[in-house]
Formats: sequence, C-alpha cells, structure tokens
Amino acid sequence: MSGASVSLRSVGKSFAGRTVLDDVDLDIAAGQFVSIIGPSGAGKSTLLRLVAGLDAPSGGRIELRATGRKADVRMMFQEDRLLPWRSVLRNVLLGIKGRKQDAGRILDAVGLQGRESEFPIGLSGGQRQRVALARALIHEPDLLLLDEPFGALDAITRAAMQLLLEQLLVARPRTVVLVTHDVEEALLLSDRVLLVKDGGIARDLIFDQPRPRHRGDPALATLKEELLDGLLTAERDLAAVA
Ligand SMILES: Nc1ncnc2c1ncn2[C@@H]1O[C@H](COP(=O)(O)OP(=O)(O)OP(=O)(O)O)[C@@H](O)[C@H]1O
Repeated sequence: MSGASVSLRSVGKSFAGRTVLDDVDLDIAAGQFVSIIGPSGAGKSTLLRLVAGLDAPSGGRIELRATGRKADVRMMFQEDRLLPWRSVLRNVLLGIKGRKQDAGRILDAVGLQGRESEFPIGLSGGQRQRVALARALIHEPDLLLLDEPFGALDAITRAAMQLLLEQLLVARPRTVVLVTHDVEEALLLSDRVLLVKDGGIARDLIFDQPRPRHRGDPALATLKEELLDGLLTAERDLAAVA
C-alpha cells in the first residue's frame, strides 16, 4: 500500500502547563484515510501539527514510516497560504526546480487547466484551494495532513472539492489525516473517524462502506447521528465546565 504509516506512543502536549493531549496512542496504517473530529479546542490541530513535525510533543514518541525513503509530509490549511505575487504555476513550483510539465499535469488534474499564468487574486476560494492541493500533490507526499481545508468554502464548492480529493486518492492512494468539523465530510471520505476530546481519542470508528459514498446512504445517516451525538455531548460537557 502506498503512503506512510504513523504511530504515536504515549504522546502528550501541554501549553504553559495546560494539558491539551494526554497519553495518546494511535496507529495509522499506510494508505488509510483518517478523519479527526471533536469539539472546539479539543486539540485536533495540535495533534496534526505534532504529526507534521511542526511542533514537538511534551512527551511520548511519534514515528512515520514510508517504504524506501524518508516520509514526505505535506499539509494544507483552511487558508490557501498561496503567495500572491507568484502565478498559479509558480505557486505549485514553490521550492522546486524545473518540473513545469509535472505542475501543468497536476493543475489539469485539479481542474485548473489553462490557469497557470494567473495570480491567486483572480481566483475563487475553491480554485485557490485547488492550487494549494496541487502544490501539496506535486511532491507525491506519503502523508497528506489536511486541517479544515474546505472549511471556508460554500457547500457546493466544498462538495466538489471532496469529490476531487476522493478521485485523486483513488488514482494515487496515500495516507491522509483530515481535521474537520463536518461529520458528513468525515463519513464520505474516511476509512476511519476519530473523536478527540478530553485530551485523548474518545471514539475510534472504522468505516468500510464502499466508495463512492452518497450523502443519502442510510449507513452514513446512522453513523452521522451517533457521531453528532458524541460531539454534542462533548460540547455540552465543555459548556458545563466553562
Ligand atoms: N501555540 C499554542 N500556544 C498556547 N496554546 C495553544 C497553542 N496551540 C494550541 N493551543 C491551545 O490548545 C488547545 C487546543 O487547540 P487546537 O487548535 O489544537 O484545538 P482544535 O481542536 O483544533 O480546535 P478548533 O476546532 O477550534 O480549531 C486550545 O485551548 C488552544 O488555545
């Protein structure tokens, strides 16, 4: 299977003495698509940043393994983080020499054929996220970390981006960890959904429904309700503490 495997052993993270993650153990298999949901402030982005190596854990160990090379890890955020003074093509080729043809091919794959020489300011939010996705994918990452990448998009654009991501992963499987507030998005895309709360993983659901999945599918609806219930309870607990 393509992609990196990820393992966390007794991982903890505190900020100024306040524990956000406590003793987290997690194994993600190569090629698995894992979504992380949870109440606001539960530590979802923190967990992703630790896996990305953008931040160091306060305790424990994180290991990434890819076959034959050091795992290439790319991250995508809610904001596109494109450089406004660089064209679409030059954003994708950021830090890369040559490979203009590869970049053109990837821009075609994300639906931006013919837009190479335009600048981010002339693109819609969804188009800018397509560029951000292309910029990650040109590296053929073993692990793709997505922090609410479609969170700022309207419902239709969001659905189109979910479909695009799924198609790209069918064509070229890799390990993905997605942080999302959208339970339906998690269920449409993932092999596994983690509910993070109280400093740890409160639920770990394997979801092996065949793809492509459909929003109206009763199997999705049942799980969606269960997860929303878990989320609402977590939010209620938080409100009670506050
Ligand atoms: N660099 C930092 N310094 C201090 N505290 C931080 C830092 N990063 C995160 N935190 C705190 O850690 C907690 C978890 O934050 P995190 O962003 O991981 O939550 P989240 O689950 O992703 O939330 P949301 O769903 O609202 O984005 C929050 O209380 C936040 O204030």
